[in-house]
Amino acid sequence: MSEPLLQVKQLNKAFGALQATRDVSLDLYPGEIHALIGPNGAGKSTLISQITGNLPPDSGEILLQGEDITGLTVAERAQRGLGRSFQISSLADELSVRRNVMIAVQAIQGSSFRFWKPVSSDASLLEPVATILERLGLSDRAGTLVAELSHGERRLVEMACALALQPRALLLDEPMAGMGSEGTARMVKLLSELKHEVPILLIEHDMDAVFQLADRVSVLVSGGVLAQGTADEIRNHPAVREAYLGEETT
Ligand SMILES: Nc1ncnc2c1ncn2[C@@H]1O[C@H](COP(=O)(O)OP(=O)(O)OP(=O)(O)O)[C@@H](O)[C@H]1O
Repeated sequence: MSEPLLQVKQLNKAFGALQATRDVSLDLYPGEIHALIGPNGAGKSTLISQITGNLPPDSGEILLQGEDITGLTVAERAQRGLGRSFQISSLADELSVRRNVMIAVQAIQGSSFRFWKPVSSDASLLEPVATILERLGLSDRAGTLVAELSHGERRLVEMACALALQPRALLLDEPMAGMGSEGTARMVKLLSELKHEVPILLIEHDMDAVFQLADRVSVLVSGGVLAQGTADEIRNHPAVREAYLGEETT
């Protein structure tokens, strides 16, 4: 097997007496979707926040392409290729879809000396932006203001902005939330194609989507990893069915 792109090693985080992350280890390999599931309050968001750099762990390590990034800031991790879906609030409502993605592409081009130049006039941005928009099926919405988009389309624009930064690994926090069945199906198709370019650590409550998409699954319960394995192994894991899927085991 190839080297993991992202490695989380024995991470711990406590909030006072509450152990929100308990000795968590997981790997993300090229070409895979690794889903992180668990009941409400299991510690999924706390774990992701430590991986993105928003929250410092008490102990443990996070490695990106073998490099220890545990002490790096959010921006430094992003520069090294750790991508995440943008929150809706980070999109500029009053700008078009194209402009929003342009701003993200410009960020990765890192040309700070061009800060004075209106982003819309920069021809070198047009081609990469058009490619990303086409990829996400957003070409015909390029000129539409973000404020006028449906919820599902906004999620796709967030994804476009994340991809514009050319991530090596992608963290997605509930990309199907509020998408409806058509939007979910579209996102499932997109992610199943995308994983071949950039592996994805996926937090998702939609279990149908998880089991359609995930190559491997980690189940978090009370901050710790209850089980880790292929989608089939997790689906049939007695402790998972009992503790998480809420089924009686026979
Ligand atoms: N900043 C904080 N201070 C204190 N406790 C916190 C903080 N953030 C999270 N917690 C607690 O840590 C535990 C894990 O929360 P977390 O949000 O990571 O779970 P989750 O699995 O993402 O839940 P959900 O599926 O509901 O989003 C919860 O008991 C939560 O109340």
